Amino acid sequence: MSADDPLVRVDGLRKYFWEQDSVIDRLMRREPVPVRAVDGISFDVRRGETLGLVGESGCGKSTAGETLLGLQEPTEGRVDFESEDVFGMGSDERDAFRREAQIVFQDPFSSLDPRMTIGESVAQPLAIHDVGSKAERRERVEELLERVGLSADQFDRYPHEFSGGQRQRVGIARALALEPEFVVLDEPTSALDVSVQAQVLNLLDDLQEEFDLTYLLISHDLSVIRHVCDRVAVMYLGELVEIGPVAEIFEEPNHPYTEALLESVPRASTDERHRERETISGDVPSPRDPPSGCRFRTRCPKVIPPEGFDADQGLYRELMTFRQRVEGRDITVEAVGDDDFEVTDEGVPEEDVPAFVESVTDRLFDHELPAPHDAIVEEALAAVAKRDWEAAEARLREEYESVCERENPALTGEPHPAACHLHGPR
Ligand SMILES: Nc1ncnc2c1ncn2[C@@H]1O[C@H](COP(=O)(O)OP(=O)(O)OP(=O)(O)O)[C@@H](O)[C@H]1O
Repeated sequence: MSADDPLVRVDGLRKYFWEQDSVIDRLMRREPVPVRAVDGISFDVRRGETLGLVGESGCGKSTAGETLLGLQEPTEGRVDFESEDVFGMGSDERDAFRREAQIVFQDPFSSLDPRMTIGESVAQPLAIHDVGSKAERRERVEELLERVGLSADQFDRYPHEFSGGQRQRVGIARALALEPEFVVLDEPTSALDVSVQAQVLNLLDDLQEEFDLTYLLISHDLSVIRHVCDRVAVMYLGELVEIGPVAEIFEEPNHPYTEALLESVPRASTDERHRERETISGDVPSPRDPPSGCRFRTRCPKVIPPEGFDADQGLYRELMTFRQRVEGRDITVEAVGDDDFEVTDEGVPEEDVPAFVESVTDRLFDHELPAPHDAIVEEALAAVAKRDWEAAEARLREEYESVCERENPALTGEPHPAACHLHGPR
């Protein structure tokens, strides 16, 4: 092992949670359904750096952090800490790893036991690992309390007597009690008032320098990431889509998801402040049934049209969203509002199909559909009108299938890899 080796190496890590997996489900012959919270992520955390892990709520950040620390049972993959296989460690090595690798949780209200004094909470890891005598432990905790900006005489106070920011300082002192090398910071400031956030981030920064700490900072907040991290890994629906130095990611993102995330953040510069903010359209798909190919393709404004597609990108995005609705059976055949068509059990009668097609087209497309797309959409909707969803799906797939749905792009392109078919050689 050399000093250049990463402190933590994550390789193909997966964590699935299983739903419908109880005895009753089995008796009812219901198939277990995997929730693919983390679905094959690989990255290194280098010694002394702060690596950010960013992405929307539910994309698997906390599960990734907890699984790589061994707090959740991994489904697949490997994590090395100082070149040792974390999941294959014997009990002594595991014990040492538990001292070296710590976590600070988001919520300083629920992460401290309300029946323990804050001194007891901070001392608990020392007691569990049998470090020092009781008096020595007290002395160490008092030092730590001072170091995180509290005072030694607060040792015997209870969590309810502290503010959110102070409690997070207690959480940080507790994580540092065993002199770790590596700390996962899971949204450490999200539950705090804005005015307190910067103080806690500055404290973490000072502690990192003083104790040579390596951080994995989990956050959905890009301004926190930009302020604190050296590199950032962007996560979407259980996968990493981009990783690289913070300045590069913020200035020249390679992945359309990162671009979209950055677009949704208010800008500091005055000329950009008044620019209309775009948020990422569409809902995040469920990790129970993620899209095929690139997982972002159902929302991606740059989803790649098939060769020969002759209209603009905005129209292709609308056509793909339309396909997704057909595939999700998410178009009402029933008349809505003042629609001018009848509906029977077989669907829309032949003579009313043009009215149905017009009504749905008006509702779902912002663009005027140019030829030949008007005819293709019409054919698909005529099939939907007969409740023949498969025929509609097949017709649209035949015309509009994208490489983005067929192939999941790998995370490639040093020194700033991205997982996108538009990035690097195609
Ligand atoms: N114990 C569990 N059982 C089933 N599903 C779970 C469990 N824990 C997490 N999940 C699911 O796994 C996915 C990832 O959750 P996770 O909390 O890791 O995401 P996150 O990016 O940290 O989001 P947040 O910032 O909201 O915490 C979510 O869809 C979540 O509902």
